[in-house]
Amino acid sequence: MATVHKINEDLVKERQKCTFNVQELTYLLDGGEEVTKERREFENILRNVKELQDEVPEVYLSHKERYENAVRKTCILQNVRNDFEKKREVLSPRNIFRAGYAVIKDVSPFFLHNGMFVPTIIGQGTPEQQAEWLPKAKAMAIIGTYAQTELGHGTFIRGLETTATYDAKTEEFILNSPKVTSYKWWPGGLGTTVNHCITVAQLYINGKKYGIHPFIVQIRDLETHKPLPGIKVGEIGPKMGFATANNGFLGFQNFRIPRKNMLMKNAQVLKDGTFVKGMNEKLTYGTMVMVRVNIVSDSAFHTAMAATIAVRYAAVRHQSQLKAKEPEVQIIDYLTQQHKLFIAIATSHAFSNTYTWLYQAYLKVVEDLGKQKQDHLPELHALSCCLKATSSRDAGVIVEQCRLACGGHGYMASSNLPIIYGYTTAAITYEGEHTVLLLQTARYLMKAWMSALEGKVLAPSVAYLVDWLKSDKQRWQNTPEVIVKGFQHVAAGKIKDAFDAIQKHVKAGKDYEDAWNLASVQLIKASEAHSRAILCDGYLRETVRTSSSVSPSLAKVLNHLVQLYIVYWTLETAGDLLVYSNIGKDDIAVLKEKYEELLALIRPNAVGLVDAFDISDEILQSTLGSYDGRVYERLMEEAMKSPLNKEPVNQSFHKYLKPFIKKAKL
Ligand SMILES: CCCCCCCCCCCCCCCC(=O)SCCNC(=O)CCNC(=O)[C@H](O)C(C)(C)COP(=O)(O)OP(=O)(O)OC[C@H]1O[C@@H](n2cnc3c(N)ncnc32)[C@H](O)[C@@H]1OP(=O)(O)O
Ligand SMILES: Cc1cc2nc3c(=O)[nH]c(=O)nc-3n(C[C@H](O)[C@H](O)[C@H](O)COP(=O)(O)OP(=O)(O)OC[C@H]3O[C@@H](n4cnc5c(N)ncnc54)[C@H](O)[C@@H]3O)c2cc1C
Repeated sequence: MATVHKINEDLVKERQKCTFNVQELTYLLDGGEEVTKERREFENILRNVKELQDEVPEVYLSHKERYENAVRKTCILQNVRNDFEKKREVLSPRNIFRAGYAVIKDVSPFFLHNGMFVPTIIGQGTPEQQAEWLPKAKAMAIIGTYAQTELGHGTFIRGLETTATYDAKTEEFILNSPKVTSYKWWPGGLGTTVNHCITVAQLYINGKKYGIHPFIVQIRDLETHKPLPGIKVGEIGPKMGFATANNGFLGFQNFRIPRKNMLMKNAQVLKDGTFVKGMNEKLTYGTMVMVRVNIVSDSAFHTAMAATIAVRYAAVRHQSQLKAKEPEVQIIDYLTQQHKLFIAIATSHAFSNTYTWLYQAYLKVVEDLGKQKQDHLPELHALSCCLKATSSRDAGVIVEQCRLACGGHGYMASSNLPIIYGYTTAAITYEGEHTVLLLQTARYLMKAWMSALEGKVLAPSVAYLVDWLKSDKQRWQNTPEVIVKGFQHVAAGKIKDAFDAIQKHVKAGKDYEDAWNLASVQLIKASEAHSRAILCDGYLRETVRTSSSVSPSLAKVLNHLVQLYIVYWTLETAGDLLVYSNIGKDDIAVLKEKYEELLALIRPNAVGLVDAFDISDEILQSTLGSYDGRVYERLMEEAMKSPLNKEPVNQSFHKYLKPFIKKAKL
């Protein structure tokens, strides 16, 4: 039986101070009591699977051993999940995603199978194609990934070089990688795990190019797992993080696949080679839109993990005296520490709330597309791009801030903050590089601005541009609602400035594309400001909506958090607000005080708030952040697992150090 340890006394006191019901907030964050129960039940089953416990911490394993261990555990996880789902409901993707951390510690080699391979078959396959591949993919009789990026191109996917040439005689496509830059590079699980992949390639029929399309391709023998003839596949090697994700490369040499393997929900190639255009060629990019929406949820979770570790640690850790002769204080009582950490809690809530409405907007667009309606697609694309970009970047900054807030111990691998950072920072690049996605949104914003000038009705997320054009700037008040309007004024002002800058360059004789490039720093700033306005507006509206259905004590805390988020960003962007809104220097002085008041109000609830994220110790994997707060004991226990501590004298002493020291003797 596992030993039950006493909970750290500081944490006990912190939990006693909490003014709201932690369980109620957990249910709210999970989306209902049933979801929490399902999650806990599944996590509990995993906790008791002996084979999932690592004897040696993964960090001490070699690259190869680490991968093999990850595959072993992922297979066990999948079997446990299958058994669970046989008896009960299918687990929600968020709950599976969370539980995965308790097992893999880093990124699963199956990540892309569930994250993009299966969703692409659903989103891009015809009903017949789904009937053929979905059951096998869902049961994991075939394992796949999403192979789009190449050595030469990740962002500019119209420039991909892998070719799929249709041969009408045999009704096959012939896949080729003409140059080294055409090799697929990065797909998760591609290295040595998957036997199938979605390959995105340039379609050629009778020498004519028809743009990029997705193809389902078997790359390895299902029995021997050997690469099929014409396939060159392997792993790309160690990275900054993603140690067990098994990212790979892939090249094709005259590799033939049947015609039915082109996913044809949107565009089709008929037997005789006739190309049938889809409703909108950008629907081929559909899986990316879905994943960008999901990354907002991932960002919320990574921020919650880092906040949990750093807040609990800050409650346990004592360092320095505030006043002479008094005991050393808990570091959480330093206001600067609260400034670093409470925004992490509020940010996680902001992203969770944003994900809730963004996911609904995504589902609505998918439903509309089923009815051949695509009116809301451009707005969804613009929103998913800027919110993916901003949430992943903010999460990266916050995770690093939480690491720094843990001082030296935050640098220990056993704090788990380095792995969380490796994951979070990758999301800033994958699924659309940060700047590139902001520029996609800017493209939409420029069009929206032109429509606003023409007096047209705008989509809800940009309707503030019309209000801004119509009205004088509102009289400033330090209320959340007026501040949100202020963020919209900043966004509108920056959108106008970027638009005017492009026009100025065009008038000076530049091509529109060059003018765009010359204005692009302003364009990304406009996109960031738009994102911030959307985040603050959405978070405030969702909080007002949920506050009426929760207990008054919880509503009060949620209100503190949303205010903190809004005031924090007001102070961070005060310069912009002074330029573009009616805020005055005196208002900013008042808000500085308000911010300090909010930190004080949140202080007694800090530990309760991170407890409410309900991230188990198995998922958190952190010596600094465990529920019981046994920080020092755990640090020492983990250190003792170092292979270097297994023998009193390491052989390198006899081999190198001893002769070296002898030689050095005077
Ligand atoms: C619930 C929790 C579960 C958790 C569970 C998590 C699991 C989560 C696992 C995933 C783990 C991932 C791991 C990394 C996996 C990779 O990284 S996969 C590879 C991802 N790659 C990328 O994202 C590539 C980024 N590049 C692009 O998307 C495109 O090249 C760009 C940048 C959008 C440009 O495309 P383009 O064809 O050159 O288009 P462009 O000329 O710029 O624009 C033409 C028009 O198309 C529109 N357009 C462009 N894209 C779109 C679109 N997607 N839709 C609609 N319209 C579009 C433009 O707005 C524009 O409209 P107009 O202004 O003309 O009206
Ligand atoms: C951990 C990880 C996992 C991944 N998993 C997968 C996967 O499973 N499947 C897959 O297909 N891919 C995957 N990728 C690839 C990923 O999608 C690409 O790396 C990403 O889309 C960025 O493309 P790139 O690498 O070509 O960057 P580049 O486009 O070369 O970016 C380099 C720089 O150029 C700038 N730049 C590029 N174009 C423009 C522009 N138009 N305007 C202004 N600036 C520009 C960028 O801002 C950036 O600063 C993964 C990547 C990582 C890091």
